[in-house]
Amino acid sequence: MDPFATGREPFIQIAGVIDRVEAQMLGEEGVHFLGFPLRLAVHKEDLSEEEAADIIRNLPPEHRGVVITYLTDPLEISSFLKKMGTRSVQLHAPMAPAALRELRRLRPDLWIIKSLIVRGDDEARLDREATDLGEWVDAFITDTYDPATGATGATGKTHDWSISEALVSRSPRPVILAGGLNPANVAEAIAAVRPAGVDVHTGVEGCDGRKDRLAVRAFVEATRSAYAALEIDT
Ligand SMILES: O=C(O)c1ccccc1NCC(=O)[C@H](O)[C@H](O)COP(=O)(O)O
Repeated sequence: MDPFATGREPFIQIAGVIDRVEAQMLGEEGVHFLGFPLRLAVHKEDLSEEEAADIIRNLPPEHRGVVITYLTDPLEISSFLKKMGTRSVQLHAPMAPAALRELRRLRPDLWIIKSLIVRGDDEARLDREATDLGEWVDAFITDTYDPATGATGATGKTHDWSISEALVSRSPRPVILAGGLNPANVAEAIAAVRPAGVDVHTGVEGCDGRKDRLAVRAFVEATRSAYAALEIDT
């Protein structure tokens, strides 16, 4: 399945799934890519690996469980994905082209999203990363660096969208936009960046830290309308 094929639903990923009830609710609201951050650098996991594997194994066929991780060793990534019962991975740590090439050699069956972390003044570096890594991955995701915490994911902060927009126009692979998106700004972000898809974590959470159904619904509706408007525009 090509998640970016035209005529399909827009690509929407929601990260930080907490349990089976939340996974089911996200599916009911039209979110088919569910992100499970595990083996991380800065953050604490929302659930155990066993709980995540159990949810992923029981997802309906049209849904995809995406493991989001800071692992960088190809063998370790491969065996971790087998343990988790998925072939979809978002690699969030810096990685050398040789490591990604080796992962692809070991596991041609994987669907690999690679992060491109926007730090502010680094357009040339990001362009180079996209060029050097593009051969070995299926998509990129731009995300925000937070200098206050050192975090590069789930920051709830936007970055300079013109940097993501430039990557979208030059990248050899589809680029998903993440970082500080929410129901109120996602349409503006899509119009500005024209990404292949969008991703959100904290922007659809309620005060209790769980995904809020109404916020998820508003995010999905705003995303669908924004992509429909883009099609009329182009
Ligand atoms: O989602 C996490 O908990 C996470 C933790 C550490 C690294 C990456 C992580 N997620 C990656 C994502 O794809 C998030 O959805 C993305 O960073 C957006 O988060 P937010 O700014 O809160 O919408």
